[in-house]
Amino acid sequence: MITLNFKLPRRHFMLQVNCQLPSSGVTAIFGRSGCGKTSLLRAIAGLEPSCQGLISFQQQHWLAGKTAIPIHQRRIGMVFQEASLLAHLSATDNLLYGYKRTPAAEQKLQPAQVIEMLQLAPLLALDLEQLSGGQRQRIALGRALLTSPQLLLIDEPLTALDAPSKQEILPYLQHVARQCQIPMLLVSHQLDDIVQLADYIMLLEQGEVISQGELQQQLNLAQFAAFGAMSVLHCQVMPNPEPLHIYSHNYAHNYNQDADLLTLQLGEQKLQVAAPLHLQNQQHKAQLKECRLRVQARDVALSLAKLEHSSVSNQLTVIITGMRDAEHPAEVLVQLMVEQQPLQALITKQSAKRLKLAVNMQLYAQIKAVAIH
Ligand SMILES: Nc1ncnc2c1ncn2[C@@H]1O[C@H](COP(=O)(O)OP(=O)(O)OP(=O)(O)O)[C@@H](O)[C@H]1O
Repeated sequence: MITLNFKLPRRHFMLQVNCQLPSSGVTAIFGRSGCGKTSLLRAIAGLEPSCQGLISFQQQHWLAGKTAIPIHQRRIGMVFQEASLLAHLSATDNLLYGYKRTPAAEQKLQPAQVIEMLQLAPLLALDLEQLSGGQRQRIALGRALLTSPQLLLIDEPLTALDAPSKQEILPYLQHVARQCQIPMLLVSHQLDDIVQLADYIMLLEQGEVISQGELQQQLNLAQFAAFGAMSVLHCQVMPNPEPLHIYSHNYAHNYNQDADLLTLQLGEQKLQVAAPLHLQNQQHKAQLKECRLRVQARDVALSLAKLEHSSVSNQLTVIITGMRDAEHPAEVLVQLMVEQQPLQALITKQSAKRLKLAVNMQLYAQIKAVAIH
């Protein structure tokens, strides 16, 4: 557990945190600009001398009253918005900066492992000026990992980057989250980053924690209403089946779906979805064993019978577990269960009545579009 019970004065408010966070997996800290997210991470890192109270990590007191243990003894890895590589050092020296200063007994991760995991080898031959924003972030992430930290603090590593650079760093953060077993606190404004990476979400407003909990539960809160009702499905990635034969009226050909489609297993059922662009990198594709699908409730349609002549290829057998009022009075949010995972469909009340929908009914959900993570 990470126990936080401290106060930190800010210019317009007091950052006042009293909560416990899991000391495993990825916890996302979400909130409006200026609500205190960076200050929270800085306090945990020991960078805010005016912070008072208690900060403890798995029984170690990092801050107790005014007594604070020094930053290096907290063994924290940090990646902040702008990758702050040291300009007078080469890419390799930047990468190894923390590693060389970590006592041998604590060096759990070795350079070769990190270079392989983050695909850093081609970058280490370049001058710092030749590196893109995403590549600098990758080196900063590698540098943080090579201190073998007990906690990683990541402050919006993606917002400062343009879209292609984001694709460069995001899959690596996913590998780190899955492979390294280092707990991570991640500050982000981006819903997709959160859905991709987080297991747990903490919501901050004007310096106060207003809610915390598991990803799906938090996504149902009013603070996320602007993004629309959604569900997150956890799937296994399957090897692609034989090439698909596509027929049009005057030709037939094999479509090489390997590059473009992902086949996913959801319990006993299968889905096929368009592969995200970063999976054109074969190493990422090979490493991807599981993924998360963000499914907007408005992209789920329901039918009593399986649709035969439809462009929608993803039809899942589901069971209705409940109905909830939607924001619009003419609509209803149908709560479904698919292979023991919750899924929501947003349909009109008129359709619900016409189909005589009721709890425990089995039917088919057509998923029209998904965001993949
Ligand atoms: N050293 C400081 N002393 C006093 N107030 C500060 C200090 N640093 C930041 N602040 C103020 O504290 C508030 C919270 O800032 P912080 O950077 O923690 O927010 P944030 O949620 O991370 O914002 P953003 O999402 O825009 O990065 C802001 O009003 C900021 O001006």
